[in-house]
Amino acid sequence: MAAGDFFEQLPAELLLIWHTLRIPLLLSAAALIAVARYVRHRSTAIKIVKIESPTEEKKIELRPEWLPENTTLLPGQQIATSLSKSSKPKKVPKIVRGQKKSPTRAQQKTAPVFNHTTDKIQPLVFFQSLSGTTERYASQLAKTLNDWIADAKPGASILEPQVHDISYIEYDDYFVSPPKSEDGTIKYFYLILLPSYNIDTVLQNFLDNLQETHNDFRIDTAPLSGLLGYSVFGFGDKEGWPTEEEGFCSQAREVDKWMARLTGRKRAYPLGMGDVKGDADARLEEWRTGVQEALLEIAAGRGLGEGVPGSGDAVESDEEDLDSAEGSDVEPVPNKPQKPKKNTQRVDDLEDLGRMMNSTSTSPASSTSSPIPIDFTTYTSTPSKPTTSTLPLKEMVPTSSPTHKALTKQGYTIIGSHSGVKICRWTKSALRGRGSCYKYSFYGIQSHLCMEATPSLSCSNKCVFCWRHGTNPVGTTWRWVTDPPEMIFDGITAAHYRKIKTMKGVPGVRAERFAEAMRIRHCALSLVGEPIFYPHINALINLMHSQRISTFLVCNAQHPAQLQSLVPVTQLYVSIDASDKESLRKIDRPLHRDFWDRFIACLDILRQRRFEQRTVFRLTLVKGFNMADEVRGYADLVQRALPGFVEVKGVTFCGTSTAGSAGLTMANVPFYEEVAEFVRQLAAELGRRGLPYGIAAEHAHSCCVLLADGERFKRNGRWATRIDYERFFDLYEGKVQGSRMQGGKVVGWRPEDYIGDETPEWALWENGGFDPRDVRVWRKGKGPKAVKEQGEAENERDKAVAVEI
Ligand SMILES: Cc1cc2nc3c(=O)[nH]c(=O)nc-3n(C[C@H](O)[C@H](O)[C@H](O)COP(=O)(O)O)c2cc1C
Ligand code: SF4
Repeated sequence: MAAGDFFEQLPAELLLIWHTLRIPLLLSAAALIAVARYVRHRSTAIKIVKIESPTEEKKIELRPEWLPENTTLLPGQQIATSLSKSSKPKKVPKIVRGQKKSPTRAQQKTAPVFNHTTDKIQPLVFFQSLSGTTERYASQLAKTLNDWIADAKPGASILEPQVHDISYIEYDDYFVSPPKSEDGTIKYFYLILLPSYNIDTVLQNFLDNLQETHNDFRIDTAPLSGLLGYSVFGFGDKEGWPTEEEGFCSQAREVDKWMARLTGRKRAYPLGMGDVKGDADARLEEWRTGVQEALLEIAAGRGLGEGVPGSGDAVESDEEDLDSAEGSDVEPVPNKPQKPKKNTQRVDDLEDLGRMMNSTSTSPASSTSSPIPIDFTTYTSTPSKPTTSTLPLKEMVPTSSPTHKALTKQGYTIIGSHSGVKICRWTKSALRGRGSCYKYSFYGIQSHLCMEATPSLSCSNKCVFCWRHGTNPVGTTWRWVTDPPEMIFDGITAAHYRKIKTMKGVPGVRAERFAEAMRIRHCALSLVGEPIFYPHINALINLMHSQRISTFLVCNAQHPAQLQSLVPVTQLYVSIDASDKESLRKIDRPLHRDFWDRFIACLDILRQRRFEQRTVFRLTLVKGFNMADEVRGYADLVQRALPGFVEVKGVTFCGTSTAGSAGLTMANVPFYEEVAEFVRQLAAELGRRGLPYGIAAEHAHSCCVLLADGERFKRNGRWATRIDYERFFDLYEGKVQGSRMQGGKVVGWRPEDYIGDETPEWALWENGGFDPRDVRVWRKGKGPKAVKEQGEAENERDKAVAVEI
């Protein structure tokens, strides 16, 4: 064949070969591609699981003067000599449930006198039912209560419950004045179970009757105040009435309010609500347990406890001030011009402004007593000589001090002589279903399960935005009597539970949340002061973890030695209040002369420890102090420490004289839009540097935005900033193995090992961050509608921040 013929025939030949062999050829190619992809995927998977902890080349030198003084112990040893004698450490930590104190004088005045040695409690179970459901629940409840009374034998002072159908009683016998026993020794406690119907039924009669009785000028407005207490439980149907706004359990809620007024605030336990097609049994069970506790309290002669007396205000509304429970507690709204108040006004979201300030000259810290030995014992350098001073150690906040008085007045409970606990406004808000703090949006912490505490009320900075009024101890060394960690743990948990219990009569508190709140799940170690100043902080953190309480610890970047030897916490924060030395001096007003070196050392330590725990930068923006032209400086710091997260928050105005003297006014409080713009610029700057940060989430209500490392905290391309707390404890307890490797061996866990759910849609950037399941509450004449009418706000998110309470 000629060469030309050959080439002419070639395409035909090739075509023939292709037709004959195409199927095996295609199959082999597909198999090859599949094998190649599998190998690639496997190597990635291995890379994810068996990550070696990147070790930093740079060694962080801890200067001798940064070490806690007089360290004389070997690593791991605990000191005993400086512990206060008053409390012996117990071997097994336990959660302590609060004990109620005797009723206050005000309560004694309104409560019917119950002599627990002679009187009896008669529980009356009232119900109304159209189709039988509530009736069944009512008789079942009466039976269970009766069994409990028989089993628990609560002093034989609780009688067998009686059940009454509201449709068949004379209202006058029970709801105009309480029944009276012949000899007057039987006192009554009402349990009211009701369905809801949005049509005209006999239920409406009952409601009208309550209302009329209250409004009848011939009758005392609180004619049922002779009752020992009452509690209401509602049944509804979430299929037809999914939310309270849409009418879920609407009539039970009404009855609860009217009963509060008629009894003169005798709500003994929060209103319970159950969905008959869902959780009714569980909710009722929870509510019953709470009611039983209330009955026991009364039987023991303690009345309704030390809580607020209830909700009997003639005008009960969403504006009812919670603060009656424990002093004023309202956070000034950012950007809303406010009249300067007296010294009582302060920053409420204290955990992020957790510093303390004062002039050294007036504080107990300036006393001449010597520093005590302290158990940060993991340092390699030689400890300095133990002090020979025999001067008695002082208490940081003695009971008789003005500081103690001031803090107590502000709602703090001081534990021992240097620790404090306070129930924050978000905890109260969450108990009432009105939303949690930004830590819920970002990390899944429900505020009613969270305790805010500090083991050290003292600090080494004097930040301009600190709420404290110049009466607190400051100092650069720990020089006080030291309470043991067990005592602090027992004290703060007991005080927290006590404070939660004070909320039980507050209108709107949800029974199921109240019950859940009696088991602390999280601790924000950040209230005020500097938690890592406390010499036994590691032991305290371990106690919390052993009780499956997660820990978020905020420190002020002034104690590198303590930071380095801190045990891993669930999330470790460093406050970054400025981007350069001069600005930091101006805003934090640190006591340490080498504050900048300490600060930088802390950043380097954070960088080193970023594969052991979740690390966070907390930026608090103060206009005129640390915002303008500082984006690049902050980006430098992020680049240096590579935290997992950067939380940026606008400062809240504390209006104290101290803040005033530091030149801080409302003009220094940034608008949310300004904070958001700052975050956009910071994200852009980090992006320009090739750093993988992105804006993950926001909580406009508290003027807070979250940036996160997109390479570490995303799953399937979506932000996953929440935490799997159970997994964290499993890792801590060694139930599951972590994936932090060194030298081919597992040496612990990594933050990636306990990443939780994806960040919910509503919390993502530009979605506002308010959980749609919670109820938004607006002050009268405020809210989007009112604002629109007034033509005030330009931006929907600004409005939310400006007027929401
Ligand atoms: C006509 C009608 C109206 C209702 N309206 C409401 C309502 O407004 N809110 C609610 O939560 N449930 C509502 N429900 C659900 C009932 O409250 C629920 O089914 C309840 O269990 C009935 O209790 P009972 O069997 O004791 O009457 C309604 C049910 C019906 C039939
Ligand atoms: S973290 Fe806890 S203590 Fe802090 S604001 Fe939120 S709920 Fe309150």
